[in-house]
Amino acid sequence: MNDDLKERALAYHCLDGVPGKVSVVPTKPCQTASDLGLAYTPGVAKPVLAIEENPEDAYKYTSKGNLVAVISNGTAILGLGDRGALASKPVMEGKGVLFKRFADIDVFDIEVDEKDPDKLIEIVKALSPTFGGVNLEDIKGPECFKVEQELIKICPIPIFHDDQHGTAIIATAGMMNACEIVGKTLADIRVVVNGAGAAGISCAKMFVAAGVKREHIVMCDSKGVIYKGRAKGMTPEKEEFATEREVRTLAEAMVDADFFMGLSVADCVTAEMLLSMAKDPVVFAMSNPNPEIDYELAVSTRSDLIMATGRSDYPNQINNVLGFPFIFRGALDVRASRITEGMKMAAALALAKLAKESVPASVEKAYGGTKFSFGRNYIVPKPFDPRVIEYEAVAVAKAACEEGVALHPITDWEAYRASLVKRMEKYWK
Ligand SMILES: O=C([O-])CC(=O)C(=O)O
Ligand SMILES: [Mg+2]
Repeated sequence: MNDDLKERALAYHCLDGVPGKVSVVPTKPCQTASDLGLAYTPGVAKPVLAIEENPEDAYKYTSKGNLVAVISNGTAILGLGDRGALASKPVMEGKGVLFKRFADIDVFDIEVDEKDPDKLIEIVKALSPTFGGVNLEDIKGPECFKVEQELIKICPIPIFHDDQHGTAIIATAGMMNACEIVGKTLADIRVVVNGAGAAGISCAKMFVAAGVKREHIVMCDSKGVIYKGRAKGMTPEKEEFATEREVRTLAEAMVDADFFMGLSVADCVTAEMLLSMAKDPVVFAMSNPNPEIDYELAVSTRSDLIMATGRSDYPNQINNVLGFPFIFRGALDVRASRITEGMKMAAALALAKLAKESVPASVEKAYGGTKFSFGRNYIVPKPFDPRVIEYEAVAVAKAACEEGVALHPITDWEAYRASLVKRMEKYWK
């Protein structure tokens, strides 16, 4: 099976002798000497001077406004760890494919051979005039926190670390719906977050923003529970979630927990731990490709379980593909100067809402005829649901306008929604 996947994946990446997954396509005619004189010298000097005089014109005369940089230094590629900048390129090209396919956004993927966060910040800042937004990807913690925070301060365009916020947004949507299904409220649930890397910290923060009580969260890292007064392996981010409780191991933390969020390693959760959780437990086991507890083992251990993974071959896939294309679509369309907490929450709420709508036949067809309806095995929408952009991009754009970060606010939301449907038509044929 794995060998088969390796063969198919490598063949896909050089299909028909074409290396890689993306290419650059001109959008203007270039067939004649006259076209050449406009696209290139001497004509091109005119938009140069126009942009020098009025930088806003870059959004009119160049592709800046629909172009996102997907930038990685390869230090935390998927669950594969630090494999170097060059080896991250297939993932970054893949993100480019998804930006285009799901939100009609163009991407330059940029793999930067630089691990020093200060130098990486300088490099991204220097590159930023080219782009309407920057999606940071697969940069390891804790450096990723500083890189994103500094860039947000110094760049006038949206900067978004996908692995932190993308994962958190989709997981929050899933958490809200899973809790609704089992009749629990976010303010009451006890949560275990296993993994204190970029995604773990960001999920915990967003759970709190969604209504989970901070004191109801126990966070663990490879050294066990993160508790107040722990000396080893602490960071300011971990300190924020250090528990006052006496629990010290993952197994102790799991007793009576309602919700487990795994962003850690395969097979660290046992059947016994699952059995010790509260009634109707929710387990998001996101370690890829092998979750914190094997799917079959988990569902055969507890029939009252709601289980989600990062994988596409089981129900309830929690993956950031449901986030970044649509969040940037909304942000770019209102020319948001940044991506705010309100925009992230709007994205999560939009996804949670869409999962409750009945699912069109086209979506079921894309998933081999599987029937989906809101419930234990369908808590978040599918990426191949053409309505995701209508729900999520519109919600994000609206939130940007409400929060005052939109340089070009939209007023006619129905027209905007319709324009998105039209824009995406070519991809859904
Ligand atoms: O690429 C994915 O499927 C999700 C992701 O960002 C990661 O694992 O780093
Ligand atoms: Mg990633």
